Amino acid sequence: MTTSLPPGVVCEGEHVERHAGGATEWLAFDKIKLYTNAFIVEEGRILLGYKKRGFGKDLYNGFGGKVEPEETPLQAAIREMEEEAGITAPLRKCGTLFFVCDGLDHAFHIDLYVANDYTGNITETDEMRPEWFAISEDTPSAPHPPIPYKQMWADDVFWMPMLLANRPFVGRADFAKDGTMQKWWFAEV
Ligand SMILES: Nc1ncnc2c1[nH]c(=O)n2[C@H]1C[C@H](O)[C@@H](COP(=O)(O)OP(=O)(O)OP(=O)(O)O)O1
Repeated sequence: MTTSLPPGVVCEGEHVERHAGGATEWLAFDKIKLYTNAFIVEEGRILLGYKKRGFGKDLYNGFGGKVEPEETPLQAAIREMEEEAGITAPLRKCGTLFFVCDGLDHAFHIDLYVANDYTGNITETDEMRPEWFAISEDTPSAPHPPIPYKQMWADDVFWMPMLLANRPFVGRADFAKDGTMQKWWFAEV
């Protein structure tokens, strides 16, 4: 089903809604900051990082952060992967997400990237502890555990399957002050 895009979501192609729910109104925002989030997917497994400090502490996520003023989002994604996991990867864009958190002064526009290989040695940093997870519980890539959705942002379970299936996606999620996801919308492009 094609529906109108939530405020803040940018989508150049046709889109088909896959998941939507929650409160009736989207939260308002007046400032947007650009972020990246990047993943390595190879041989039935995905590399996630356990966030050791700061925003999203104790959650598993891709590697990423703010886009600096002099950078393109792709340059920022490559830099963040090097800084947070110690590796260089031929990243390609796979999706765009928009998040609003009640009480924060800005909304998050996040470009998502994926690569199927990398160079360098995966390294734990002060910020992130990289760990491999099996993509499918049916064909586990022993010795890796399944993707830990219960220890990830609540929105991830909606778009991660599209990332893993190589299907471009867009979406938005709004979070209450206590961190619960209060409204969401995700579509395949
Ligand atoms: N809701 C949700 N789901 C999935 N991923 C995310 C969110 N909210 C988010 O912020 N993120 C992602 C986007 C980024 O990849 C990280 C946040 O980056 P972080 O490194 O914590 O940000 P900063 O510390 O401000 O940036 P740098 O200093 O690293 O540039 O989580």
